[in-house]
Amino acid sequence: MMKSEEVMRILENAIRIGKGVIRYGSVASYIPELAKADKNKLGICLYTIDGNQFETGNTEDRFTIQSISKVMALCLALETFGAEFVFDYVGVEPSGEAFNSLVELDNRSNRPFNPMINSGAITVASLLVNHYSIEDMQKYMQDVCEDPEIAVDEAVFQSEMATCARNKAIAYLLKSKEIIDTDVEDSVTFYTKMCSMSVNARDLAMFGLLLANDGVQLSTGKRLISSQTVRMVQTIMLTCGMYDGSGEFALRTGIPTKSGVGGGLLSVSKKKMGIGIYGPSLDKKGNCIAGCELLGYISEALHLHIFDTREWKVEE
Ligand SMILES: NC(=O)CC[C@H](N)C(=O)O
Repeated sequence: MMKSEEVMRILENAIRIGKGVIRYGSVASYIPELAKADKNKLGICLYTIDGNQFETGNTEDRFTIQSISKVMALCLALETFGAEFVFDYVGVEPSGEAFNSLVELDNRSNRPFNPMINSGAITVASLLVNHYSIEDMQKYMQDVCEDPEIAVDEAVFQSEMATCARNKAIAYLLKSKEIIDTDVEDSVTFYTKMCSMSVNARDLAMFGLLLANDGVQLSTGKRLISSQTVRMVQTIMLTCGMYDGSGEFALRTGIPTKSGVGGGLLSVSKKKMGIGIYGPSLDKKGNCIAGCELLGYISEALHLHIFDTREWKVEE
């Protein structure tokens, strides 16, 4: 058992540890609008399954969700089409390549390695775009994060559409390999709009809590996502969520996590908590440098590693 004061002390320590490495990272600049972020911002929210909420730092700052939206898109695709259909289009293997790599797609595979890299996420978007509008995707994201304010950040969307040649190259390669049969431009636009949705660390913690609670919303008791989808999505987050840093991150923290170049981190500790982090200073793999550091500390302090056998609960 741990007193709430102790949890807050651990979070304050975690922020101090994270701030210590911010200088070694840099904000994303390949999407010009993202380069405007303040690299020194850092905030963490921790929402536990027994209803406790802890937060410190820049937890209300809004930023674009970027690749964390790939988790929501995968949930919606699995719930809509089923795993057999979705995983016929995209694999579930870590690629060991950067998130926007074309190498494995062109040389080694007849389909994207996994739904967490751009090629896989654009493929998932090509499946969704035939069934849902971006407004449907926006509503889904609002529901799973319990935040009606979530909306497309037009400035980031326009900035990314003006610089998305690489994603269009990925999408046209997918089309040439007959992996996607939807209009390329529509698929890239849908994908870019879902990446441009604005969230905060609280939203990510709330979505993480939904996943930690097996897809059942704590506030209403309503099931939003099936257990099977929640299980598959957390597995893919653990093995692929941090791109070519996933193995090292899993070893160090053992927490299923998805990063985004806007600086967000979504983490899920099954039956314990959801964690949302904002820190736009990124490491070379495009993951929040401070968040990766502080999650290593929190994992040990709160026994969150998936293979940690020590119990942990907040003392009422
Ligand atoms: N890792 C990320 O968050 C990348 C997302 C970004 N929209 C891109 O396609 O490059």
